[in-house]
Amino acid sequence: MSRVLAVANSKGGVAKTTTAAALATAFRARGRRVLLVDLDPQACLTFALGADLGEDGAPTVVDVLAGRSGVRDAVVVTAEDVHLVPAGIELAGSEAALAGVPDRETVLRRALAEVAGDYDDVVLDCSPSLGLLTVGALTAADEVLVPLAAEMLGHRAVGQLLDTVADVRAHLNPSLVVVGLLPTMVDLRGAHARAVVDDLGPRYDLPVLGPVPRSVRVAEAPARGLSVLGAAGRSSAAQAYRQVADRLLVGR
Ligand SMILES: Nc1ncnc2c1ncn2[C@@H]1O[C@H](COP(=O)(O)OP(=O)(O)OP(=O)(O)O)[C@@H](O)[C@H]1O
Repeated sequence: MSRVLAVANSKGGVAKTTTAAALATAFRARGRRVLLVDLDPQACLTFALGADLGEDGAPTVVDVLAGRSGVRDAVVVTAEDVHLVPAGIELAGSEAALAGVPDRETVLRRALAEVAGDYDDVVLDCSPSLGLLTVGALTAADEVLVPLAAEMLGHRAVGQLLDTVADVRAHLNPSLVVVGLLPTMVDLRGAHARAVVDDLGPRYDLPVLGPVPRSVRVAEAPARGLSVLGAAGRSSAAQAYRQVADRLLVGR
């Protein structure tokens, strides 16, 4: 059975995509069979890992959500040997299309159940919204990790996401666990950032992983079609992501 980890925050630009790609690659480097699913209509993860957007008619996550394709047929393999279900250009339309589908919240969960034996870890890169795609991801997930840009004080968005997690737990997925908050882009030299990070655990009563330091090397990775681990494996950010991945793998 695979463990499904959603990387979610309703705020944009908090490093969800960077985190999803880095953790998936770190899991793979530990010998695990890993599937990444791009659920963001902006398709940043798909572009960042160098995959085509189904231009040649290949199925994408849009087809999976519409029931036109199984996950296996939509998978492309990244340069770092992670399996990826790419986003499609019409993913924004999927949200509206799903609204009319019975059991719409469980479409993704059912699609992933078909490949549960193929993967040890499934990582879901969510869109910066609390719409059906994110609710579907939280319904399919065993665990949710919440990245937040510490210096941006994304507290309101975190509260909203935690409310949505509580709703999903109450109605759709009782065993969903918030595995932790992950401060990203932290300037470890700054006392303010350090104070914000230290305040997170007590404020939310949740584990705090990382933090992931701000590193100029992160921005270079997508242009090379690699995660930050592949593009700058010795950078401080890559090292932090490896530690977070190992912590998430404890006991598995
Ligand atoms: N540790 C880091 N150091 C420096 N820059 C970073 C770091 N992590 C992410 N970034 C940069 O921050 C920007 C946003 O990151 P990313 O695309 O991963 O966020 P996101 O939450 O997925 O955004 P969106 O919700 O808009 O898809 C990117 O330009 C990325 O290169």
